[in-house]
Amino acid sequence: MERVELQNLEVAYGERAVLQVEQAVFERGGIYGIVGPSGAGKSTLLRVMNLLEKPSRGHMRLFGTDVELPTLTYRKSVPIQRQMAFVAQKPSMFQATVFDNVALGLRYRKMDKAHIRSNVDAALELVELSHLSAQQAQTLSGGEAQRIALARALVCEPDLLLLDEPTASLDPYNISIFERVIQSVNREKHTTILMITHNLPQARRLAQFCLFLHKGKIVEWADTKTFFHRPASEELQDFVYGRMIC
Ligand SMILES: Nc1ncnc2c1ncn2[C@@H]1O[C@H](COP(=O)(O)OP(=O)(O)OP(=O)(O)O)[C@@H](O)[C@H]1O
Repeated sequence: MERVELQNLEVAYGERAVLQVEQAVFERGGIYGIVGPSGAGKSTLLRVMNLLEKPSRGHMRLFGTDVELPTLTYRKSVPIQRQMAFVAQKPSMFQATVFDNVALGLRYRKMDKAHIRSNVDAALELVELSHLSAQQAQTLSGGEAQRIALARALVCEPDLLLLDEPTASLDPYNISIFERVIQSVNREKHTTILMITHNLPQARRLAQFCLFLHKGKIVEWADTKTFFHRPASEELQDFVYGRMIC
């Protein structure tokens, strides 16, 4: 029960299969780095898991709940999606204050005002941006906006956090805050984290396990140390040592 499992997953556009995953198991509380060359299917994998895209076939078991991905209806998807949160490379802020942006998910869940206030304040404190609570979100810098996007994701206390290159456009200071926050949430709440990154040192710093996607398939999956020190497949060796030509 304490895991997220994918089985027999396939995403195809016309004749072309861009993602084929026979089986993948993510244990609760793990941080998983997802790496691979451009076009390998990494974002497609996270979009499918976040129910943003339907695969042609595939089954997900999310902490004990079975999800038939291709036939899932909107009504059934809502409680499942509420167990997860997604942060993309580019944050999109609504035309509202920072506070209201972070409060969004809690309002959908019809939480009462006092709890919304305390949870949003705590989330803003976590990302060290309490002082921006009343500012219009669209005036934020890129780094601030991404930390607010993280606060918005975390305020709902997701069991599964999906991150698609969330620090790709950030400076080192914002990267270090972002990394510290996800590590502390993982440690304290046992949030399962899947993180796509092109930054291999970042995958080494954060992930306990890494998987390598290549041409839509998981070619290698190992604990992070083995993954980088003793890559087994030729493809991962080429990727890790910078020889892969995409
Ligand atoms: N809607 C679509 N229609 C057709 N092809 C698509 C569509 N969405 C994605 N693809 C293709 O699927 C493949 C996988 O795309 P995906 O975005 O998952 O790759 P990625 O590994 O995340 O790449 P990057 O590291 O560059 O972000 C790519 O070849 C892409 O062109």
